[in-house]
Amino acid sequence: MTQTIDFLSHLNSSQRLAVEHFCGPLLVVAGAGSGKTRALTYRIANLILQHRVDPENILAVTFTNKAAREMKERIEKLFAQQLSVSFTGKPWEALNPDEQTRVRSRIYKTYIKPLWVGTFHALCAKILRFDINKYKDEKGRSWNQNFSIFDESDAQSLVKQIVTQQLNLDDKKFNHKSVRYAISNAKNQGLSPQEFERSQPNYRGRTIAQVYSLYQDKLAENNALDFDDLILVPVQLFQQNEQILAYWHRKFCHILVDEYQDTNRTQYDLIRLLVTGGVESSAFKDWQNRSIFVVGDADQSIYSFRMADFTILMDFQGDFGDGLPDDDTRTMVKLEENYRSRENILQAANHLIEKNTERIDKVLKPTRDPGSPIYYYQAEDEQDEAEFVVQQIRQLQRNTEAENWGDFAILYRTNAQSRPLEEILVRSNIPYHVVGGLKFYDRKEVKDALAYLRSLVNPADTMSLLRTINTPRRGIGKATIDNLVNAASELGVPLWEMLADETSVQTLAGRSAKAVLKFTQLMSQFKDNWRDRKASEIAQAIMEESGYIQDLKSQGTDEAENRLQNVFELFNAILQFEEENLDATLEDFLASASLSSDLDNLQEGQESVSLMTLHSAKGLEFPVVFLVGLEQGLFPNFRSIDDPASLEEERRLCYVGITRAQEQLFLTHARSRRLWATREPAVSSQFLAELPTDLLSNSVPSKRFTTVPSAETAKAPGAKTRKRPSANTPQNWQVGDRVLHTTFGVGNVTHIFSSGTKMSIAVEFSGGGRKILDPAIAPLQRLT
Ligand SMILES: Nc1ncnc2c1ncn2[C@@H]1O[C@H](COP(=O)(O)OP(=O)(O)OP(=O)(O)O)[C@@H](O)[C@H]1O
Ligand SMILES: [Mg+2]
Repeated sequence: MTQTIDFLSHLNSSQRLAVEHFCGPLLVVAGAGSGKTRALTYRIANLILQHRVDPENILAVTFTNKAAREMKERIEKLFAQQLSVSFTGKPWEALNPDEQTRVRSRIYKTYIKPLWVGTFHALCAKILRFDINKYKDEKGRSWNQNFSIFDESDAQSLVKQIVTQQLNLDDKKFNHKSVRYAISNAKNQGLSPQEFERSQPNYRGRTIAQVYSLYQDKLAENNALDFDDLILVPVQLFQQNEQILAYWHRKFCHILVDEYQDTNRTQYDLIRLLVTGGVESSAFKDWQNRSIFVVGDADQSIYSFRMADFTILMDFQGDFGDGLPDDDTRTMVKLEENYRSRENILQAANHLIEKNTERIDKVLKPTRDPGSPIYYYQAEDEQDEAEFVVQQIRQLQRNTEAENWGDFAILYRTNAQSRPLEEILVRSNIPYHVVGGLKFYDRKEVKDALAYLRSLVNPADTMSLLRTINTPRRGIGKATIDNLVNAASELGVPLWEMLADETSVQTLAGRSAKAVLKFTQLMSQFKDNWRDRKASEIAQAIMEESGYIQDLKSQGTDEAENRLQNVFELFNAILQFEEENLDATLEDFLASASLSSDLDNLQEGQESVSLMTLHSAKGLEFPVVFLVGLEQGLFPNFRSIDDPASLEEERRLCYVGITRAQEQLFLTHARSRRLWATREPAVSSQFLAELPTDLLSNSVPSKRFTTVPSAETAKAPGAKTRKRPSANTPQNWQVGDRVLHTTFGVGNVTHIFSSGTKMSIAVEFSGGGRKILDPAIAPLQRLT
């Protein structure tokens, strides 16, 4: 029995074609903002509701974790609208909040939780949690299910350790970042250390091969994988073991991939193996109840430096299209209307991308009115540029009813450009967040806390154990640690085994033996029962009992307070993870933390200006976009200026940036810029000159202030204040204040954290749980 699916009316006819297509391969190619991601999301919903596909059999690959979350939320909403009547007899809008919650939780359990939606990395990590024990690498080594994921900074510090300590090389000549990059490239080409060495003609190459080999040894010893392995290992496992491949091939009958133009060879191999079950793809014909659906735009391919290859997109029909009638329309759908941007913005984007030679021309028609011109501003320097941007934001936010801080995005070419912008945003008391900048999970204290948790879960993770053994200082000196490490490596056992053996510790640790044993005892207690406790509880307990929190509290500096706040924010993150993923274990949280890229996704209700690089902005949209630093040498990047292929990639990046804007776009550049520690005169970007002048205007929509207004002067008389800046000062809050939060209920303020103009409070809620909140943003009311 089929039912009428109301939500299909939210789609145009080409999108409907893509969504309703059931089995076989289908490629959707279309320009920015044409509803590719929407089609992919609706297709998942349609597979389940119309074709009765079990959500367990659907695998959808997104580009970021955030996109995965949004996709699930969207599907949940569609289902709520669609299923409310059959669940309760009433339409969704007629339900009271309690009934709505019940419907949502039923939908979540039945349809959303069993779906596999995530990034390549997250999905592969999940597959490996089931099957990694059946994998063997080329040296016959194996891993177990509790493996740790070493993120990029872990991987780099491991390389650094090998270069400087194990091989005693000069780390200026063998810079850990570039060595790690070379290793990563070798891995992504499927080269083992031995194969890589054979391809290296000189000393440098052979030395890198040696580092690579030692690096792999270390990963194996620690029962750990790096980001490259997360994808490579499942591919190799599937190639090694037919039965395992057959299992996953049978499971994932319907596979969907967003942003397919940025897929690399290994990721492609993974998809191909899952789709065909190992049969040569051109010979694969068994499409009954099976589909592969990919969406992409070659004009937005911007990750070639990570080996992404848009010819994979171009080859899709050839790869999967055989065995079907020779008819393009059966395997490809084009979307030609842009729903996102004002016509002026879209015309500018279309005009720019036509300058690329290496592309297939396509149609992208506006559906919206022209809107305002694109504003262009030439600043004196980066300071002036930042002031201009912030002043425009303030002006627009004040004058337009609909503008929230979250409606603004500032996009730049390199992370370093965020600093002057951040300074002025802070001064102006405007809430903002940096996406993918200094990553939350890269901060020292957060890494320390995670290392404690990882050493519990994965006893072989010596790297994590070494991080925690004398953090906070507990009198275990370097010589003692070296003794223990050397003995462990002589015996070929993980460090933990040495520590867990009292006699060995007595022997090796000398005067520090007592301290070591105390540490071991602490860890053993947790190791005995972590599986029976909630992840959030273990995290808080171990950070308390290890003395870590006390140590930070006793330091009394602003920095220590900041660190403390981050540790509490991590607890919040775990709590939130548990709320979002019922039955989540500590292992699940650790996997998600290793794969997560920024704190901002974790904070609730954060309405703030987004700052990010152009690369991070892919797939997103904002009412108002500022594209800053349009200068020759910066954007396009200096390395690309003389290389036509790279220059085209920079132009695609600019196309991505422009097409993020819905209502208004601002383009800025500075006449001089201090970027790499020296001030240089700057020339405006060739991309600016490539835009049609009739779409540009340099008379900005608001009058210019000469200086950036301070928090006080900015509150001009009569201006609407949507925020409560006055609540955001330490004086207004006291420990002991009682508060009411719209989600968490009543609580007491237990800490006040302030640094510069930023402040936050820790609240212990009566219903259980502590949260760190920003009182200027959180939906919070003071009761006393
Ligand atoms: N048929 C439609 N009618 C109205 N709005 C639509 C339609 N399809 C998509 N949209 C809206 O247009 C905007 C862009 O859609 P979407 O993000 O899916 O585009 P995209 O092709 O994935 O863009 P990008 O290439 O940047 O990833 C979204 O706000 C979406 O909700
Ligand atoms: Mg998209």
